Amino acid sequence: MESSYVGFETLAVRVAVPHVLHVELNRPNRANAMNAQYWHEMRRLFAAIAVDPEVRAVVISGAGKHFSAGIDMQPGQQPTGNLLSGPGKNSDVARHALKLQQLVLSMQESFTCITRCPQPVIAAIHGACMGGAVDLITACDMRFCSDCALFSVKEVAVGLCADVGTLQRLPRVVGNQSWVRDICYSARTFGAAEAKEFGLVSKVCSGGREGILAAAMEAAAVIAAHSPLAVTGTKRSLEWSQDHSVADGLAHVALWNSAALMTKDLMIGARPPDRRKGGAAAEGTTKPKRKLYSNL
Ligand SMILES: CC/C=C\C=C\CC(=O)SCCNC(=O)CCNC(=O)[C@H](O)C(C)(C)COP(=O)(O)OP(=O)(O)OC[C@H]1O[C@@H](n2cnc3c(N)ncnc32)[C@H](O)[C@@H]1OP(=O)(O)O
Repeated sequence: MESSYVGFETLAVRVAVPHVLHVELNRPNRANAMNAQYWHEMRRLFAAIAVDPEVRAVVISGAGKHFSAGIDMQPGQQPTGNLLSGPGKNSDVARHALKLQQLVLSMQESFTCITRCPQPVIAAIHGACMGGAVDLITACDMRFCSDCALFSVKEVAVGLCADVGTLQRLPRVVGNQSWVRDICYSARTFGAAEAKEFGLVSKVCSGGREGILAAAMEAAAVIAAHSPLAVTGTKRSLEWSQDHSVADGLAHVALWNSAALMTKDLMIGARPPDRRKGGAAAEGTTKPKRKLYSNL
C-alpha cells in the first residue's frame, strides 16, 4: 500500500482487490458529514490517486449506517471559519467576498478532482446521501445504490444555493431538467427506485451496505482487468465530449488514438486468453487467466 494513502482522518483507504482502491468516508458517528478536514483530504487523496499507476478503478462508499449526511452542520466544522459573518473593520466587502470565493472554489476542487482523475470512480451508496454527498456522487463516473438509499439535494432547505457541483453535473447525469428542478427546489427526500427511474443511479441492489459494496467492487474489478490506457482514454474522451461539440470530441479522440493505437494493449486485447503466452487456463481448471496489461 502506497504511503500516500495513510494519515487520513476522515477517509479510510485500502486496496480492495488488485488495482482497485476502496475509499471509505469514515466519520460514521457523524453520518460521514463533511468537515473542514474532509475537503482538504479529498484533494490530497485524489492528487495521489491520479499519479498512481497501480490504481485502475476507485470505489467510494460510506462507513456505518449512511453514505453521507453532506456538509457538517456543527459550529466550527467548516473551513469558512468566521468569514460568514462578513468583513470586519479591517477589510471591505470586495476583499472579503474574494476570500469567500476562493474558499468555495477550493471546496469545488474537492469533487472536481474526481472527474479529473484518470481512473473511473464508482459511488456505492447506502442510507442517507444528502446535500454535499449528492455533489460528490454526481462527480463520480458511476453510481450504484442499495434499495435502502435516501437522497436529498438538501441545500435550499438549509438556506443555501448548492455550490460544489450538483447544479452543474446533475442535469448532465440525468438529462431531465424538470426532475432536477423538482428535487433541487423542493429539497425533498426520495428513494432508490426514483433515483433509478430518473437515471441518478444505474444499479439498485439489496443487501444494504455490504450488498452495494460487493456490486461496486465487482464492477470495479471488471474495469481493472481491461487495458488501463484504453479505460483512461475512454474517460477522457467522455469528459471532453460533455463540454464540446461532436466534431470537437471526434477530433480529440482521433488525436488520443493516434498514439494509443500503437500500444501492444490492442494485441493483448484481440487475442483469446488461452492462446496467449502464459494465458492458458491453469491445469485442471477451465478459468482462463486474466489478460495482463501493463500499468499506466
Ligand atoms: C460551500 C458549501 C459546500 C457544501 C454544502 C453542502 C450543503 C449540504 O450538505 S446541506 C445537507 C446538510 N445535511 C443535512 O441536513 C442532514 C442532517 N442529518 C439528517 O437528516 C440525519 O442525521 C440523517 C442523515 C438522515 C441520519 O439520521 P439517523 O440515522 O437518525 O442518524 P442521526 O442520529 O440523526 O445522526 C447520527 C449522528 O450524526 C450527526 N449528524 C447527522 N448529520 C449531520 C450533519 N450534516 N452534520 C453534523 N452532524 C450530523 C447527528 O447529529 C448524530 O450525532 P449524535 O451526536 O449521535 O447526536
